[in-house]
Amino acid sequence: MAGRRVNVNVGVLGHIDSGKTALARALSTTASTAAFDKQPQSRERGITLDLGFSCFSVPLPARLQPGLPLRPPPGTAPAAAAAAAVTATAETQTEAEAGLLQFTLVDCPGHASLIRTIIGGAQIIDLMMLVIDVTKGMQTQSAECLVIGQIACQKLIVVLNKIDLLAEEKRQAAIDKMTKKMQKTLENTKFRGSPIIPVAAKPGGPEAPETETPQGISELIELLKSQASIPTRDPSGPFLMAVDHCFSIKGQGTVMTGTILSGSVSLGDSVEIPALKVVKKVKSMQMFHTPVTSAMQGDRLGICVTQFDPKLLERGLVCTPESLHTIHAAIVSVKKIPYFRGALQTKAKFHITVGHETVMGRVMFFSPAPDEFDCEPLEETFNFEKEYLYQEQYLSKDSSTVEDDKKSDQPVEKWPKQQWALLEFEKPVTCPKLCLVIGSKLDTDIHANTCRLAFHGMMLQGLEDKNYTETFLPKLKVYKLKHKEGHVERVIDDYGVIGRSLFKKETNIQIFVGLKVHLSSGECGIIESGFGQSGKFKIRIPDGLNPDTKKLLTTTTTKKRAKAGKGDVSKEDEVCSKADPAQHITISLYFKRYVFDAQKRMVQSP
Ligand SMILES: Nc1nc2c(ncn2[C@@H]2O[C@H](COP(=O)(O)OP(=O)(O)OP(=O)(O)O)[C@@H](O)[C@H]2O)c(=O)[nH]1
Ligand SMILES: [Mg+2]
Repeated sequence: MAGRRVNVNVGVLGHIDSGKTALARALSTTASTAAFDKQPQSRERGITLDLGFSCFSVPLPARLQPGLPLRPPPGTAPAAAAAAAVTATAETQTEAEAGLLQFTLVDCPGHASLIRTIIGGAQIIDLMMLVIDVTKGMQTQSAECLVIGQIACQKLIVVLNKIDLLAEEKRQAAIDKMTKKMQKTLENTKFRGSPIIPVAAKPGGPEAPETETPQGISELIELLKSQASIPTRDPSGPFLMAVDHCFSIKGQGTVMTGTILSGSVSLGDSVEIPALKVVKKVKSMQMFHTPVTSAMQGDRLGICVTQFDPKLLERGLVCTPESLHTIHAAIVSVKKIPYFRGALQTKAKFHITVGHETVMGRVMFFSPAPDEFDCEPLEETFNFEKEYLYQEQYLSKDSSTVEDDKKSDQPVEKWPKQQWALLEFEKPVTCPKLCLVIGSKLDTDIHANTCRLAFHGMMLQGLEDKNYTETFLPKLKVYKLKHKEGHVERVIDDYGVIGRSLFKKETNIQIFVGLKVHLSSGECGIIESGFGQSGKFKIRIPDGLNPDTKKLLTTTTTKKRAKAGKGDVSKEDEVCSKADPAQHITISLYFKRYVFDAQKRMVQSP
């Protein structure tokens, strides 16, 4: 096991100026090329503009070493067995043999305008440190980071920074108070019960001498050690790396540094830069200044290639040739982010982060057909065989207004277990087949103090064909349920009535001929033809009218005729349009219309 190195990626996220970079600096011993606001613009503005990477290592804790019994052998008391195992390791292994636990810190920017970078950073981490300025508590971007963490990350540590700013005599009380507050905030998240730790990453602030020792850092390292688990890494599948920096080294070539998102890579492999459609051979590789011959998922890596201008690529993806697809639209599963205020409307535009790219896109939400609301969600596939119901907006408890409830006979109480969206991008985007999708309203005023992240989900199907509206969308069986209502005007005979108010005068009734309708008096009918010029129509009742219906209709019609004068059709119309409670036999027409059916057919269930 000598030299074994386990890498854990730790994100440092939080509101602007909470002290993320100071914390990463305090934690790190080995800084990689891009750490600590090395960009000149970053230095000038005093804010982090890009992801910063640095790392530090500790001896691999015994509990993470392979070979130790995870469960005590039968018949041994658990505590004794664990203690025996730990002692055995300590006695028989030197530090080098035990291996190293390397923490790669991903220092994210805090500025609201850089949220795309933050989302990208969050997708490569195993554990998130949420840095909170203890004197300020949760701020807008701390909340957004918490949302992103819940979507992209499994574990959290809350770091209360700048405790040196608290008056000494009240310090502990203030820390306790903020700890309680944070516990309460986490209560409603998947990070309930996560550890909260106080530190001062840069006591005294920017003017303080570098010699000022940070506080609470060794406790934080112990906490990180105890929270770290060996991430499950999978070397199989296509290689994909998120590149965050690209630069040239004289006499060597061009180096792209980044984090491997999936698969593995070896010296001599061909890799593609899909944004530029170029393929290059891997000439050499390094992990934190150490040459390596292969690397896999989760590793931080620098790849050196030749004859490639670093100016062409600043951030982006490198992958196994042809393993990514460039898509114009996508079908994704969606979940609304509860903190997002307002409804998610179909046809609205959102900033859509697909994997590591963000583009503008228009959405259309749809749900299962009502009788399938209870179906268990399909996590990674989309079933094209099924029919889906178009939604004007994402269905959620907070989107049903009182008005909606009034409109329907019963208040809606059922919610589908899964909903989807069709996303249509303003420009094509290159991404892995199954990747995270986040929809946000980044044009919201950053001072508005609201969560800009609106929904998240998984990409289930990318549409590569530019002409997808013609070639692909007709396969997507999303329908709108249409409902039209009219009234029976009069009886023709035992098997027929004339209806009105279902169509407009200019409607081509011919296309509705043959559709089923229901009368509120219980009969079923079929639209047979138009009648006259004012949008009226004939309905055939195959089973005949009920005697009661006929009686009711005959009496009201006779009354009206008497009033209106014989044969005066226009006057009769006038009278009929006035409400007559006796004549309120309504005609209901229900049909489905598939959103992507070019012929706009009307379909009724058998
Ligand atoms: N007093 C005090 N000041 C601190 C502490 N940590 C950081 N600061 C100061 O807070 C300011 C912001 O620190 P940074 O580390 O740049 O904050 P950041 O969160 O990385 O900022 P962005 O990346 O721009 O979002 C700097 O002036 C730091 O010197 C601390 O523990 N105590
Ligand atoms: Mg910073």
